[in-house]
Amino acid sequence: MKEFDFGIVGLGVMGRNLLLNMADHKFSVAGLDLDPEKAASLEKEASEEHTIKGTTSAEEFCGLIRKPRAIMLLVPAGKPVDSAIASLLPYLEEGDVLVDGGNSYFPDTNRRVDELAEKGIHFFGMGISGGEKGARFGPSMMPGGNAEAYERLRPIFEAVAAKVNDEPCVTYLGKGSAGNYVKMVHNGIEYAIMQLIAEVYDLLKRGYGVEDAKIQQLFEKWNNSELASFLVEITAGILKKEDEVTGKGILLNYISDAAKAKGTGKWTSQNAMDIQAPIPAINAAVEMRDISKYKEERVQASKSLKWTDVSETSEEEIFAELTDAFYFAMINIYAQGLAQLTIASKEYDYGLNLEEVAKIWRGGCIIRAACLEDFRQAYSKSPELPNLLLDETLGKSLEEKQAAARKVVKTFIDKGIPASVFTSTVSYFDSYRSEILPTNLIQAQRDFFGAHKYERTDKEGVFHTEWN
Ligand SMILES: NC(=O)C1=CN([C@@H]2O[C@H](COP(=O)(O)OP(=O)(O)OC[C@H]3O[C@@H](n4cnc5c(N)ncnc54)[C@H](OP(=O)(O)O)[C@@H]3O)[C@@H](O)[C@H]2O)C=CC1
Ligand SMILES: O=C(CO)[C@H](O)[C@H](O)COP(=O)(O)O
Repeated sequence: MKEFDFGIVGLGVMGRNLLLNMADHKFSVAGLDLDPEKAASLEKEASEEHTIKGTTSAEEFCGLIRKPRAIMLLVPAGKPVDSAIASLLPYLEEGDVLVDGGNSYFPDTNRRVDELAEKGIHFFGMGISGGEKGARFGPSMMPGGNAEAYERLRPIFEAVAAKVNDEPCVTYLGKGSAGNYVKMVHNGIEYAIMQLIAEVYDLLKRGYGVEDAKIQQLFEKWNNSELASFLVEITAGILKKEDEVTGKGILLNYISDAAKAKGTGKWTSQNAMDIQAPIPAINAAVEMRDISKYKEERVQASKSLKWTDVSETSEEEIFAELTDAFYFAMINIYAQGLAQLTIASKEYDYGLNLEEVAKIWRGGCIIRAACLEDFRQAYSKSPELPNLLLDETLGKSLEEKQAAARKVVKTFIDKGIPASVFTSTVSYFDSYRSEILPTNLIQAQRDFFGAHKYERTDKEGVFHTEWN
């Protein structure tokens, strides 16, 4: 009987496409799904060069794969991951490797690593980014787990990953849940950049009444500049997709404004609070999705809470400023997410190499962008860089472009167009570059009402004052 190189559990959007990607690269792959239709249709999709087999039996599936087995789970995060593991366990053996390729919550990964280690099974948490197309033709992959066991996965992962300058967008990131953590923060950055783009669209469309085609052209132009990125590129594509139902105008104008979320953005914010990593732009993006859900209240408030436009900035002026302002905000968002990774790496002892993270985010993933190469170079020069804002080259660019960002933020406010992410990037920049913050007053207030004590700037020790 044929022994298969690899196994994938969950033949949905990601699993099916990654399996076909592996088969394209001459690996033989077995697939397991609870749905007989998905298991059967997999083989129908295979080309003559593919060696693949689908099944609904965990026993048959585990029997097909060469020992020690390498198996990836691509099922929804949470309980489905635990039940998929439970269904395989009776047929797994010491030395087998299980990789969770989904967006699992990182503490769940730590628990699974420990539980499976007791049985001699290596468990990996590996974030995968790139969506359906990425999985099929080259994703960015973020594996964390046992370094030695990774060597067995490396050839197959490097073969199927996206390539930038012939370098694969996958690398071993660290032990335990390091891979899931990096993917979680990737998604936090993804939320913030998406919201930033949405704010630009809102300012132009609602604030200035710019027609869709002209906004589309702006994003298309940006995608051929230093702002080139997957999210800008797809926005230009979305803005020209005609509505087939009505045949009138673009589809975007018919899509509801209550946005959904699966949890990774929220987890990024929740954990940032736990480890005291300031990421205001990501927090703002998570909250904007929350505010979007309160449609009825927003409709009611729009009728009672009025504002008259006091903006003096013309459409021409704002178009001229937006490119620099967007660059400024975008760099501040990446800086926050990457700084969170630096803090988390110490907190959880992941041993992350930020240059490698920037490198594998250059291609395949949703937040791929031209600026990732600049970040890679910044970390290559200074591996211990605590924040990208301290890199000389990036710092200089931000210094030059801040005037545009300030002007654009003022215009948002004057026009009454919400810009939680845009404004928070300017405040973050200003907080980070402030030698002195007003938090001495917070210290005094805490001591006043709670005798919490404070430190002085002119001598060592802790002090308390009777303020009354
Ligand atoms: N879609 C995307 O763009 C991306 C998704 N991800 C992550 O990848 C993971 C998978 O997502 P996606 O492929 O979209 O999900 P889908 O829902 O498309 O596919 C999941 C598949 O897993 C099957 N399944 C569930 N439980 C089991 C089980 N115990 N044994 C065998 N098969 C099982 C499901 O079968 P059934 O439907 O019959 O229940 C389904 O076919 C998620 O964690 C997601 O967050 C990551 C990056 C991008
Ligand atoms: O991981 C992804 C992209 O990188 C998935 O598409 C994820 O579902 C996106 O998050 P959300 O559904 O919360 O918008």
